[in-house]
Amino acid sequence: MDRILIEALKVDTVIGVYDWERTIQQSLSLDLTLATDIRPAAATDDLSLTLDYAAICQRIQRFADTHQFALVETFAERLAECLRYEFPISWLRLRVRKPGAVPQAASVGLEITRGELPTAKE
Ligand SMILES: Nc1nc2c(c(=O)[nH]1)N=C([C@H](O)[C@@H](O)CO)CN2
Repeated sequence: MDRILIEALKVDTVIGVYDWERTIQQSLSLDLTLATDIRPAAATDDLSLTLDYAAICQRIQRFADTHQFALVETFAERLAECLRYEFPISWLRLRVRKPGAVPQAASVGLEITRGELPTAKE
């Protein structure tokens, strides 16, 4: 199965468990891998037959603008649900990093996978 990639997408949002974090915006860095069959779009050169990564990035920033979670876990789970509901994504892997949250670490975060990976047919 083919995969559309979005790497190191920076989004600003209100996120964190501490009181001081509820009053500021912080950046998250997202990596997404989205399973899809690119062949219909490649055969026709038609954007409507594939996942539009620009539209997905816009939707992610709008999601970040309109939600305020405590945990990166909640952000990731709810974003994955949102994207799978609004786009034809059968399987995705989402990494969410919160740079600067732990000064001794370059970043901390998590990775989730959701959905069924379609079986390859050549
Ligand atoms: N597993 C998690 N651990 C922590 C989180 C989180 O979202 N998931 N969040 C925090 C704080 O908000 C932290 O980022 C502030 O520096 C602590 N641990």
